[in-house]
Order: sequence, then C-alpha cells, then structure tokens
Amino acid sequence: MSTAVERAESDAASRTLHVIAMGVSGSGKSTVGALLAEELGGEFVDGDDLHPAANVAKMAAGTPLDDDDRAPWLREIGARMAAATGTMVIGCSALKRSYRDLIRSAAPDTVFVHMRGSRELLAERMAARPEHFMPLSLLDSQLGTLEELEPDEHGVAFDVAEPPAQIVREAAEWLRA
Ligand SMILES: Nc1ncnc2c1ncn2[C@@H]1O[C@H](COP(=O)(O)OP(=O)(O)OP(=O)(O)O)[C@@H](O)[C@H]1O
Ligand SMILES: O=C(O)[C@H](O)[C@@H](O)[C@H](O)[C@H](O)CO
Repeated sequence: MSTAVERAESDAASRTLHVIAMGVSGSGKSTVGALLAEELGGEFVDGDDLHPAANVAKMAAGTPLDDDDRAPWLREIGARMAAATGTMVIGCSALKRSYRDLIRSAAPDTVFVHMRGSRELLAERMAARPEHFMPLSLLDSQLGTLEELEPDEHGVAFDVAEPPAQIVREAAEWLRA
C-alpha cells in the first residue's frame, strides 16, 4: 500500500501538462521540446511543421512574418493543444504576449517554457545549421519582436547556455511542482 506522499508524488508525475517550448529561432525549441516531452511521457509537435507553406517560403526568402501571417498558425497550435488528451509539448516561437494569449484562449492551462539566450550564442547556433530554412538575417527581427513572459503568465525561462539535459531536468521539476 502506498503512502499519501507517494500517491501525491505519483499524481504529480502523471499529471497532464500542456507546454509550449518557446523562443526565437535557434533557441532550442525542437531540441529541448522533444527531450522534455520524452521526460514528461508526452507527445512533441514541432510548430514549424504546422506553418503554412507560404510562411516558410516567406521566412526562407528573408522576410519576417507579421501578425496576419502568424494568426492562422497560432490558431492551429491552440487547437492542437486544446485537443491533446495527454501531455503535449509544442515547439512554438510564441514571441508576443498577444500570441500567447491567442494560444491560451484555446487551451487556458498552457504553460510556457522560454529558452533565452544572447544574440551571439543564438547566431552561432543558427550559423551552424546552414541547411535550415531560417536565415541568420532574421535573428534580429526575432529578437526585436520577442516580448518576455510577464509576471502574470504561467511560465518559466531558461538560459540556452545550459546543456539541454539540464534545462529539461529543471523544467520538468518546475512543471511537476
Ligand atoms: N541548450 C543547448 N545547448 C547546446 N546546443 C543547443 C541547445 N539547444 C539547442 N542547441 C543546438 O542549437 C541548434 C538550434 O536548436 P533547435 O533547432 O532545437 O532550435 P529551434 O528553436 O527549434 O530552432 P528553429 O525554430 O529555428 O528551428 C541545434 O543545432 C541544436 O542542436
Ligand atoms: O514566429 C516566427 O517568426 C516563426 O515561428 C519563427 O520563430 C520560426 O518558424 C522558427 O524559429 C524557425 O527558425
């Protein structure tokens, strides 16, 4: 027979979580998001795979997306999150407060795990993957558009200078607390 403490720990471990791995290009949304989903026993969806082809083409051509470009994509991400029956981690830049509000309007219990890093480190990581559709020239627009999590938002931020395994461990601990 398990103790009350063991039961509480097991409940927390098995709780269904709805998480957005957020951040600018190259911040580790895919890397950390996938590992976090695995750690939490959930599913990972890469938001880049949900962008309309026109959005990817626009970014690949070196033009930043605007609010109108992102709106249908954010609605799709909110719908995916709302439809998730188990733990779900979605990698999504979610750069502005209004974008996060849009996702929360569909899935109110969504928690945001923000990967933050210096311009230098992010540029270095983007430059090391030349096959990626996102050009390094869009990093400044990504950073210029980014609005940090506000105190009333449910979320937590990590420094991308830390190794992925450490971010995942700390994020999972925070999410389960
Ligand atoms: N914490 C980390 N420490 C070291 N390297 C990392 C870390 N996070 C990510 N990386 C590396 O940085 C690069 C960018 O990571 P990743 O593709 O996960 O970012 P992303 O935010 O999903 O990018 P994008 O949205 O532009 O596709 C990858 O080569 C990845 O291996
Ligand atoms: O909102 C945006 O501008 C986009 O989602 C970008 O952040 C990219 O898709 C991604 O980071 C790929 O590099």
